Amino acid sequence: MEKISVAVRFRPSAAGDPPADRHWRVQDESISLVAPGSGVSFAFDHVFDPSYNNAMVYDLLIKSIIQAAVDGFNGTAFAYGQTSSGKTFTMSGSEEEPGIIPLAVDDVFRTTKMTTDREFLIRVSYMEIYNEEINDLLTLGNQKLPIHESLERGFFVAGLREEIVNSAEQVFELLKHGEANRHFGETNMNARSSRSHTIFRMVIESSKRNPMNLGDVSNTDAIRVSVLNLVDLAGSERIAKTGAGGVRLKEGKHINKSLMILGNVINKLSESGRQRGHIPYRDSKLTRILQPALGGNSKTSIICTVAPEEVHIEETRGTLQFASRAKRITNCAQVNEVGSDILTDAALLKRQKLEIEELRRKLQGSHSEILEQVILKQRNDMHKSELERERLAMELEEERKARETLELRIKEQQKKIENLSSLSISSYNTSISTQQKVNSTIMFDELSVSRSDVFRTPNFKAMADDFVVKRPSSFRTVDSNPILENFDNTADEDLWMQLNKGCITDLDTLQMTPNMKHQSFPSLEMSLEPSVDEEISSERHHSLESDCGFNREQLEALREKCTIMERACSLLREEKASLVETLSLSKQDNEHLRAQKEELLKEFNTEKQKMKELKEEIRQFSLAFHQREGLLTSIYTKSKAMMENLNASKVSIPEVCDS
Ligand SMILES: Nc1ncnc2c1ncn2[C@@H]1O[C@H](COP(=O)(O)OP(=O)(O)OP(=O)(O)O)[C@@H](O)[C@H]1O
Repeated sequence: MEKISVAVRFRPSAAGDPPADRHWRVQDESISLVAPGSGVSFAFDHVFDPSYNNAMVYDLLIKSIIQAAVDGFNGTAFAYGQTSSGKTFTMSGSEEEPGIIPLAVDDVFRTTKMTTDREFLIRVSYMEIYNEEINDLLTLGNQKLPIHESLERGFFVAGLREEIVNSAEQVFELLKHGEANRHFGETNMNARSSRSHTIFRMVIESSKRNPMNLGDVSNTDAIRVSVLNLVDLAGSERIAKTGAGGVRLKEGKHINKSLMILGNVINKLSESGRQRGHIPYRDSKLTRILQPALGGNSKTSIICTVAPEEVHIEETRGTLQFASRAKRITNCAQVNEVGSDILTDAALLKRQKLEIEELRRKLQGSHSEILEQVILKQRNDMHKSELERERLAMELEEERKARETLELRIKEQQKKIENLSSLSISSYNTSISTQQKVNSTIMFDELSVSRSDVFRTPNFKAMADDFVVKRPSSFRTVDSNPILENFDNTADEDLWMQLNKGCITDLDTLQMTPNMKHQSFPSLEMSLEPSVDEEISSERHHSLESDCGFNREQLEALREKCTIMERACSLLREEKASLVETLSLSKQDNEHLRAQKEELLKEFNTEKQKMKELKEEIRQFSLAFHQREGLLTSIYTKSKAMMENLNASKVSIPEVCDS
């Protein structure tokens, strides 16, 4: 837990106005009103009089936050104060005196370069809240962006452009672009008054550098992600003083309202735990975005800018009150570490960065040949994947057909089992009723005849031969006819129906056993008939049951087979899905590479053209050089000749003299 650090900065007095110490007494880090009996005194972490420049303010108040942000802590610095008190001057500065934002950007890159044991990925975004709407300052037309909330990210601005940056210069370019899109306007108090709150954000991701494994994105080390917000608020203003009307008036109302909500949040947060109650973060977009900075997971510094002039005493007093309340707020900053497997976005960005670096390296190597090879390899891989997919699709189709056949067979087996069960019950009933009602036994001439021939019930007619139960051979010879004499040899179908309880026997296949010659032992017949019949029935039942068991086993085996096939099928389906995914990824990669290749080819052609031009220059130069050389040689030869002539004449003169 640590308190928000708060500083107050006096801007220089306007030309002709008395200096700040005329109205405000600054002693160490406290400020009090000079006016006697005012009793107003405020203490802060720092009070900067106009002798402090931006660099000093940065060093004393902000630098530690930037260092912490590089180490993985969230950080926020914002300037608060009435209009024209120097917020923009403090945050952005000027060409001659850079403000907190450019100083911080420089510092971030300097510090990350010095932190050699980690590798960094930095993204920046720049937005403004204008009339309570969020605009993306890095993308024209990207306006009225919504704020969403998620468990992992808290409040976030959806659709905001985030640019990956590698150098401070790159960020300055983006900032310049953003500044051009920002809303400024002229008021009576400031010729260039900010009409919106701006939030410049740097997201700093870092992971341990592994020199052995630089290109490995599957590195599972924790990734640190910190968010650094540098905020330049619009200034509170009194309409009477700013003389705002029309658009400026509307802007002023929005500015004042959102600053008032910020004040409410600060007030609530400055109260002790129990009295605090609900914190109205949701009441404005500004407080929603700044929520982590106010009482949350962030190291926060507030710089309150004040105007020293007497005419602004009330506003200054208000700002100092705001500042002293803010001083009471405690935050709970901690290093934000996440496993790289969880932080998919970050891992993705890291991979993209590595890919870009890899491409760059290749570009520095032998340009397009390597790229051609990469693209060729990608194409081959894609082709292979496609073939594999087709093969799998065919296999899947075969499996599906096999499965259908199996299911059909299982259904048939089930039907057979049902039929067998019903047959077993019906035959059992038949035997009982026959015994009770007719007291006679029907004997078949050919007991070895197949069951399908004998029991032609409506259910049984469709049964296949392999499920026909054979009658036991022990019943082959029966030499008595248990049917009553009056039954005669007539095959009456109605009577058979009665005897078989609806189980119609094909009468054509039946032959009556001839009547017994002796019919004078009814008591003996009575005692024998039921036992034979019973035996037949029980044997039949037994046999049916064993068949049924066999069928069940077969069915179980088929079911097992079917489950295995289903499992294989689902595995194949999964494999197919993953292949399709791989395919789409490699398609994307291919697209990406193609675009890179085109870009590289363009660069290559430009380089080629440049080389051509250089060659031409060299040729021209060497031509001129040769001409010059020829000229010089001829001059040299001529002068040499002249020198020789002169020497010769020198020699001849004394000779002449001598003579
Ligand atoms: N510390 C300072 N040193 C020199 N000049 C300053 C300083 N602070 C502010 N100024 C000047 O005062 C003027 C108003 O400052 P600035 O625009 O930064 O105010 P502001 O608080 O951002 O106003 P607004 O809320 O209207 O945007 C500018 O001309 C700026 O250069």
